[in-house]
Amino acid sequence: MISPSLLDVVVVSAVLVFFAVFSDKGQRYWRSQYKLPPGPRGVPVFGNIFQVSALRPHPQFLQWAREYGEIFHLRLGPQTMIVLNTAEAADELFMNRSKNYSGRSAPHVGHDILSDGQRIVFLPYGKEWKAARKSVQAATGPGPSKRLRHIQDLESRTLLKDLLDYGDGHGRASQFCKPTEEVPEDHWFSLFRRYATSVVMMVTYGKRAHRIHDNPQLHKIYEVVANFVNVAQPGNYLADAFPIMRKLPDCLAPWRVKAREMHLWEMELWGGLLDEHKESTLKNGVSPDCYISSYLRSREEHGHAEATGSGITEDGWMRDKFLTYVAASVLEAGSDTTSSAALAFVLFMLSSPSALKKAREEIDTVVGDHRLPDFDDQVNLPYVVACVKETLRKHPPVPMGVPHRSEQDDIYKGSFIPKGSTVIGNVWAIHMDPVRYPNPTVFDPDRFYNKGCSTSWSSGPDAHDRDHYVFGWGRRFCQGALIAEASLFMICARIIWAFNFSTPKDPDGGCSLLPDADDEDGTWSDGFVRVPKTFPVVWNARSDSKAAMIRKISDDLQLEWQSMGLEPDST
Ligand code: HEM
Repeated sequence: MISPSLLDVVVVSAVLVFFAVFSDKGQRYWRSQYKLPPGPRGVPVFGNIFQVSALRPHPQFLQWAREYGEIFHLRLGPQTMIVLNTAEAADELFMNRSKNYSGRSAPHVGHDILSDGQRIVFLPYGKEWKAARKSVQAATGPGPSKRLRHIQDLESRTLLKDLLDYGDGHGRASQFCKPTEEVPEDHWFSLFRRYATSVVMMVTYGKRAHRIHDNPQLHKIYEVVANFVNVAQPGNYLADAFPIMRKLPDCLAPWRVKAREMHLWEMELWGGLLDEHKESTLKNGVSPDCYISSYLRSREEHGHAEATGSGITEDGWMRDKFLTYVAASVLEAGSDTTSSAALAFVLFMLSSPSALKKAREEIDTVVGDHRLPDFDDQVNLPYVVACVKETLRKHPPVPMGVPHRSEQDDIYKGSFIPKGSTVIGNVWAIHMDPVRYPNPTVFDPDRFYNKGCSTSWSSGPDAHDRDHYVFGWGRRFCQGALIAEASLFMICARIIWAFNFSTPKDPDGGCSLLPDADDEDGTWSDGFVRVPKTFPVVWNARSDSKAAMIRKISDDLQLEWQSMGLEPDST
């Protein structure tokens, strides 16, 4: 639950009793309340703020969805939050009425202060967002994502070799560490994280995350993401809910001072990456083929060789700090989410031996023993694709989505949605809808599998024939969905082809260390990106010949990396 300090409560109570009762906003709010969708009763002034777990809201939101139906409302102080619990409601508002619902309700502390207002994921719907979105699309749209498959192929070969070397985790203290959200460098989780970050690092800066050890940038990306998703969780700070608190001087607003420090800490990483890129381009006389290079080149051609500062120039070019943060958003958006989904896949496969057996039989029939699965095999591996989709359905990495905002008053099926409301597409509740997904708590890839037919991804944004909602909706739909799906297919098909993976027994007690995938508290992290906590796995090649093939491929790979001007793998 949100735990404000005594000082917060006193200051907020004093100012808000006045605010809620006398201000225009307050009057408009109370006047319109009778038309709002149903919702749980709150307390005066603070509303439902104390009923919502800031870091783990989705179980409570599911309960309310069951109680109130497809739409309910909450009050977080003076802010109205509208929660959409069915695909029909979310599609209608975010897709059909996207003009009104494509803004963001950005958390004040997480966006305005920590991110200095520059993270694309929380930008309001306006010209800065449009400039950023267009630039990212040029690097992640259908054409560029297809070209990136070559890198995903090579990086996943590195992952196989890393897992082979990891083996039973012998000699690694972290293999049997207690479940934790902080991933030790020598834990097998790090191998998947390296893969995910290296792919998006290639997209943004044209360089690899080629090693795990002695790679402070790689680890800091995950630290920054972990910090950001905690700070930005809706309702985490009273100053997010109560705009009036933003007027307090620094001495009464310690959260602001702290968030400014965090911003400087983040900028050491994000600004450092841009500076490093510019320096190496200057030194080598060539720049790698990537998002940042092509953006800087175009910007220079349009007369902005230098554009320091935040935001955009008068003619719409992103200045350095904004550019840095847009690249950072791609690094963040593509690292934790993709690795989290891949790790969840391993957990679900271990928890469902019959699904793993079926996926393995499919791969063995289609691919055989003498080559790795490839992208071209996807059409013939519908069950593997169904397993990935079911992982995303059962474990949406962002279970409450990213909140949208209503720009104007609106009515949905007789319920009033006031202008300025935070509007949440409750992915968790939609994915647990027993009508859409019978037995929703069961991991059942067969729900997406049609024997003999290839399984399409059907992940949106088109509302028709949509199978899950992990990538959001409408104009704010995830820009990395194609890249994420390609990565997940490649990783998942190849690890099943290559390894017998299993959970070791507890060396002390002898019992299984397989976590319970349904244990929300014990198995999954807090924060708006939900990641499995660490658990031990033994990675054994399925045969000596497969092990030999992985080693041979890895040796050849090093030459390929070098011929591309990229760092070879390193321990
Ligand atoms: C399994 C992996 C991923 C998941 C679950 C995921 C999920 C999401 C979600 C829920 C949103 C917000 C959508 C909305 O507001 O309705 C989003 C936005 C975004 N994602 Fe992803 N994402 C993933 C991978 C990626 C990757 C690999 C990239 C980049 C290569 C990426 C780039 C972005 C960007 C740039 C946005 C911001 C869009 C905007 O606000 O306009 N994502 N993602």
